[in-house]
Amino acid sequence: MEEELVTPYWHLDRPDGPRRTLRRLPALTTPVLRLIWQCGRWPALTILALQLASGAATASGLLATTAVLDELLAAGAAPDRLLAAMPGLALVAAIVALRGAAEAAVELARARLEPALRRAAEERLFAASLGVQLADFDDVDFYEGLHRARDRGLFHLDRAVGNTIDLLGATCGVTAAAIGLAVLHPLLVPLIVAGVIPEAWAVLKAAQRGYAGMRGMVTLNRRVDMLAELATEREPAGELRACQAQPYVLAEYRQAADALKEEETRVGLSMARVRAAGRAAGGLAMAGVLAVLGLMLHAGWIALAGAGTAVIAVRVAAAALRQLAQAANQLFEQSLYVADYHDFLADAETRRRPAGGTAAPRCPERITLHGVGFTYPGSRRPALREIDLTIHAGQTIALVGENGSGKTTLARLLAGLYRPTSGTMRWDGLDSADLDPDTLADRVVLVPQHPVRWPHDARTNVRMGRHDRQDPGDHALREAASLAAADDMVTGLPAGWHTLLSRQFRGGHELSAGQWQRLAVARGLFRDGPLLIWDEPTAPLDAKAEYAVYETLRKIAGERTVLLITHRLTSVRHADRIYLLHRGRVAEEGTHEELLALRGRYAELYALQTGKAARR
Ligand SMILES: Nc1ncnc2c1ncn2[C@@H]1O[C@H](COP(=O)(O)OP(=O)(O)OP(=O)(O)O)[C@@H](O)[C@H]1O
Repeated sequence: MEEELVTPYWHLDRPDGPRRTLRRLPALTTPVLRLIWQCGRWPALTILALQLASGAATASGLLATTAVLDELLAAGAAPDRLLAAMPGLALVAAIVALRGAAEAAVELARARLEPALRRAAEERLFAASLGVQLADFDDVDFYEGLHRARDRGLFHLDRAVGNTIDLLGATCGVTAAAIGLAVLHPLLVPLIVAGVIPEAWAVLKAAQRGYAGMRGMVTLNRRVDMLAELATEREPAGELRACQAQPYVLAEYRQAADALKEEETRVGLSMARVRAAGRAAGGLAMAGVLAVLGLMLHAGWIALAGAGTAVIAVRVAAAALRQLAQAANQLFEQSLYVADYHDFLADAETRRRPAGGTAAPRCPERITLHGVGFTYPGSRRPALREIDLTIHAGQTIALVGENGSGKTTLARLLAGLYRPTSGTMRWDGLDSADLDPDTLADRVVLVPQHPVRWPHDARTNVRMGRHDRQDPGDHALREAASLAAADDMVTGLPAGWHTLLSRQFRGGHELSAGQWQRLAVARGLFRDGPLLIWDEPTAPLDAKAEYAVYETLRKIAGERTVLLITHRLTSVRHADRIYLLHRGRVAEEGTHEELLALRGRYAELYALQTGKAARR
């Protein structure tokens, strides 16, 4: 099995040892408390006060019980003893009612605290995720940390808050019972603590094992999730069936799921064994406690009424201690997940997209790349090497080359989404590393190869290009749609611009790939900016729409700088300059005619596409 787990697709991560995790415990629980303090101070303080009141009620209830037992066990007729015990009984009843009211009030405060914390924690995670640079999403460690924080961290954070409250309540309960026991006889306190130690140890140990198992299974779980999506989502359903790949997907699932099942079983059994051992040892320890209590009574160290209350107090304390151990155990386990959440936030903070710097030129006259290289995080081979190029304002530049030659990477670099790992990019002589990333992004329009399909209406899908653009009467929106040949298509939708474009929701409508692409082009045109980067904008378009888009490109050329990536070489004949990339380097550059005259790769590709033999 071990071998299967270390396939290139997935592997088991080896987590920290238990000792290291134990040492981290105080540091792990602090973030939960800090979050509670930051996001729900008043409900938390209310809960604290109510738990203390409930604890005080428990302690006084125990002492009042002794008084009642004293009266009941005294000499005399039964009705007289009962009558004498009545005030004490009334007090016990009042205390029980008070405790019940305090516990109900805790529930109410809890109902306010938990959603507030959940919301605050979610927002922090999303803000952190949105705040990092694009390259971080290509970093496996970061991406995995993000998913661990999102899928497990948030979930357990929610539960950790509940357990912190339970822990507080149990601590108050234990303290109250301990006070009661200490009043009866001081020896009873260490006795009861010794009685619950074995079980507490076992639950803690089981939690450690559970967490260690979870850390190891993250990658495997994600693999199973991915396969679950393949098997159940609508998008891949067609191609899967057309390729008759269903058995393959199922076999892949079985491979990953079997490994996961074995690992889950191993971890589950290991946890169950520890818990069973703890429970057995706990039972024996509790029997010992009761035996010692009997001996104390026999030796006359405590009175009969005191012994009666002690039995109740031992039960109360044992229950509270068990709850405390349980809550502490769960909190311990959850704190480890919460630590993942906090580790992710701390990591994201160090990766934050840098803010500030010189404002990027409004309409850059010249963008130059000198010796630019780029390597994806974790990748050994650079995707781009030694790129030298200059783009002048108003030019139309084309990037062509085989699949994987680096065109999209270069486009993203020019758009400021990636930073060169070597060399420099300058905007009007200013090093792009010194430019304010927000202003740089503001000047760029990027129509990507695979545009986002926002599960929203058509209007929002276009407006998303520049969501804060003022556009009274939607004039700019409609013009962009018209230039992208999307207006007729949208007006033909069931609710026009307000049609919900997602079949995931009731009443939603699905578009074809080409229709989506038209919207993406409209989104880019609506965004508008001095530098337009089009990454294969017309690949899924029909001839009419493609013609419309290229007409638009021709119209705006001169006013805007256009960088066009395409495999269709006939579309780039009129470009001012064409760069042919090969294995991350500029292999050829020039105008269409110059490149044909070179009789190199470009000429060969052009001949292949047009059916004309290259003039050699
Ligand atoms: N996120 C990524 N992480 C690691 N490597 C990547 C990533 N994206 C692309 N690459 C690698 O970088 C190289 C250049 O990819 P790029 O997408 O820039 O090529 P392209 O010329 O745009 O290809 P295509 O014509 O297929 O769109 C390829 O070798 C690819 O495997």
